[in-house]
Amino acid sequence: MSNVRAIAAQTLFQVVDKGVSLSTQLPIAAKLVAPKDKALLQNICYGVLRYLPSLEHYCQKLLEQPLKGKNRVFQFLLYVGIYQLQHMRVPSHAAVAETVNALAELRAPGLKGLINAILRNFQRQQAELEASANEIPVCKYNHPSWFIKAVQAGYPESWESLLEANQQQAPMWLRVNKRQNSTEHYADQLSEQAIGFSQDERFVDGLLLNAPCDVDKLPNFSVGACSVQDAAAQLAARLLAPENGERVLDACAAPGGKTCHLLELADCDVVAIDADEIRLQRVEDNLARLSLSAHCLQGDASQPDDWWDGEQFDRILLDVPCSATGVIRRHPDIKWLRRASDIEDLALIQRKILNNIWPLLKAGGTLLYATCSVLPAENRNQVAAFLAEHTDAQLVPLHSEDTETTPGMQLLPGTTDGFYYAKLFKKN
Ligand SMILES: C[S@@+](CC[C@H](N)C(=O)[O-])C[C@H]1O[C@@H](n2cnc3c(N)ncnc32)[C@H](O)[C@@H]1O
Repeated sequence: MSNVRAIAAQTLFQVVDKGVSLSTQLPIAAKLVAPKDKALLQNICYGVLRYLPSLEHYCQKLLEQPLKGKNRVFQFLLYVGIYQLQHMRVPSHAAVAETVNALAELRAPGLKGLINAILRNFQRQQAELEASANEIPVCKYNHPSWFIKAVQAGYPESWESLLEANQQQAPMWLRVNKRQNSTEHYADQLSEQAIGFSQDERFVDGLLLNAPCDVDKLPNFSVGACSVQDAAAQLAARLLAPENGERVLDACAAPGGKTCHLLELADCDVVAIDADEIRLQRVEDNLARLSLSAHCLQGDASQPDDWWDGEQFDRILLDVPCSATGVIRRHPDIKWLRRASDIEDLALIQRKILNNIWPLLKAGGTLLYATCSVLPAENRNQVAAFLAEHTDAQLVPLHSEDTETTPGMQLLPGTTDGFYYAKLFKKN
């Protein structure tokens, strides 16, 4: 099979209806298309997931009955076609023709008339269909209702721009490996290769590429000169600020972006734990590419008795499992795979990990709590509750409004991904 639209429709069916994550399904799908079509496949899948509610709304208006059961994949093919007509710079006759052509590969030539008619009707009625979608918040903002309500409550002034930022394509940031290069030196190497970038003084190890590019094109990537890591994630190691000779725990480490950054900044002894053995292998792979080493252990951070050797740590990074609602623009499937009830479950796990890891920190030591979530329940509320219950924990303010009642630093998606950090000091 090699028709991009047919494969996109099947991929979207697997993600939306079967609950498989896009990061699992897309690499499988990409093997089925010609190399030149991989970017198009990715664009279509990301785009449909970004605009799913409005696409559903248009089809609801245009179809007498939704396509169900064994015909369900054709419903997704319609989303693929309409997405191209509405958002991509594909000439409309080509978008319609290519979408209809996908039916041959999906072995449903009998549906050509229907798919063609719906796409043509969308073109004819586009303005009214868009106006009617804009009257329904879920379709206007293309986010689930529970999430819209949660960000409205958390950010009464900026919720709309947050939702808008989630609909954009994420930028590509590099983290320069300080063991091999200064940021300036690596910037020169990018310029020599005519790779455009900019810098932001808040992110001392970071370079923001003007356009995403294949890592094979980056100078000395394979030998560890740099890594791909969002600038917000690059703050973790800088905020924890490990020093030479210290013992550092990275308790939720995979795939190891922050573990490696810690080791790039200091000659410290890092123990990297992750519950997922397969993901832990990616930590090992990243360490190898960067010529770094850490003690990698499979383990549950909420049950340190199973893996801890009893020696306390000078610094701990706790990049806990979270809703990942700060990285929706990189993983638009999160909007449809996460449920409101997940947030409460995740908050309980985070609480358990934080409570059970705290005793592993030396008095005088520092713990950095981190999530890639924008939801206060996983962030400031979690840390405020922890501070209220632990008299030996002291907040280290990261900015002027970082206080015990509204602790931490929340970054919202924009220049960087959405991230949260709170720094805690253990009193003697
Ligand atoms: C946000 S990711 C960590 C990203 C990583 N710090 C990095 O920068 O590359 C969270 C990780 O926590 C792991 N995890 C989930 N539950 C855990 C638990 N109870 N104990 C340890 N790790 C856990 C997941 O497998 C996942 O790899």
